[in-house]
Amino acid sequence: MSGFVPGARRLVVKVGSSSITSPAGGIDPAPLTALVDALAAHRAAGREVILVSSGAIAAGLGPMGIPARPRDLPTQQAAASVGQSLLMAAYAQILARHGITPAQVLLSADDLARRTHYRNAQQAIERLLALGMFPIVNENDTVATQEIRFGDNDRLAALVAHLSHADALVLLSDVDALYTAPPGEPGAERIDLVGAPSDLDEVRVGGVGSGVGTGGMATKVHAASIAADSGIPAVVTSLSNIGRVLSGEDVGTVFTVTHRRRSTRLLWLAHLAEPEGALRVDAGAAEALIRRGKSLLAVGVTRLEGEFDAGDPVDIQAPDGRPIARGLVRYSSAELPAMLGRSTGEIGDRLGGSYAREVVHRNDLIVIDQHMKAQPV
Ligand SMILES: Nc1ncnc2c1ncn2[C@@H]1O[C@H](COP(=O)(O)OP(=O)(O)O)[C@@H](O)[C@H]1O
Ligand SMILES: N[C@@H](CCC(=O)OP(=O)(O)O)C(=O)O
Repeated sequence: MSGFVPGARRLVVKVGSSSITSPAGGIDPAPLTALVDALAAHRAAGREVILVSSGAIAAGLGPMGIPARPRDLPTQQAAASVGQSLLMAAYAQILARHGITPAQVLLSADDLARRTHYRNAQQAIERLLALGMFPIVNENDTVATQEIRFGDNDRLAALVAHLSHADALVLLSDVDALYTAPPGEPGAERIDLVGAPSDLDEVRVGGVGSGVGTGGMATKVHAASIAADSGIPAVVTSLSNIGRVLSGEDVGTVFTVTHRRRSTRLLWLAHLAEPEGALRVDAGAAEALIRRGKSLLAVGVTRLEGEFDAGDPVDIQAPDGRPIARGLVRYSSAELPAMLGRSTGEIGDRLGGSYAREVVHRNDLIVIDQHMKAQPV
């Protein structure tokens, strides 16, 4: 089922802290070597590989004499700046045996949320690959503030896969696959394939993770779903399965593509934008957005929340308050009250033609499946 992996011309592989550091903190050279050897062999076969590697914070703990992963952001940032250089040094040493030069790429959520920064990151990665370098991406932990952190590299990896036009995403952890419940719980069964968001209906995931990482299985499922929803198939498995997954063996949990590639703008809207407010809509409008692919008209909007300007991202809520979509609104929260519940013709007559447009145009709108809920960063 993971046969798409060897066929991928460009592959993004993400490895979690739990797989490459020891539980007490510090880099574990054996799994790191196994990972690098497998990826070097894959590259030697003519494929491009981008590695997203966690582990900076965990790697910094030992040398700093901190026994467990700190909870406060400043200490995490300090540990990351100690650990990131150790992590890169460890990668560089092993890659040197294969004659490969690593390139450190540190990204913050802000870099992917702003179009110019996004383009810069895209161009830098493209050039590194063209020059035969080996990009190793991590979150820029020392400058990431609480508000804008990815917090988990799984989602970062999905966004990097989209940004770099990768053909497949491999998420490596310390567990061989997604299970129907946290492994170890009685009755937890391995899931081979997630072909649609509804396949996740009965799945229970623990979010806390291993203690050295941050994501847990929940963020892997979310990241794999983001990828699948933007045209990139993904597989979740363990680092010990790396050789098998690269050769297309049937391991891990495969997330098949559920939607064609999305525009960067819509991906941003769904997964990075922070909504400035919300529009509550009536049942007819909710139906038109979800089932019929329509734009949102003022006649279907029943209520506003928050203060926003024209062009801001807003959540669109069903009559019961559930978020069903996110979009870029055409009118500000000051302009909209005079338009609510009125037909476009009536608005044009009363307020003038410039108000007689869709409140959120279809091209500026993304429907949010409840399984794929866009989480503000
Ligand atoms: N339904 C589930 N299926 C698989 N693993 C799960 C599930 N629920 C919770 N987990 C746990 O998630 C952990 C992986 O998350 P984490 O330790 O954060 O990984 P990483 O550091 O590799 O990002 C596994 O060790 C596993 O125990
Ligand atoms: N940027 C952080 C990684 C945070 C993170 O997502 O960790 P993990 O859940 O192990 O992938 C670090 O390098 O420690």
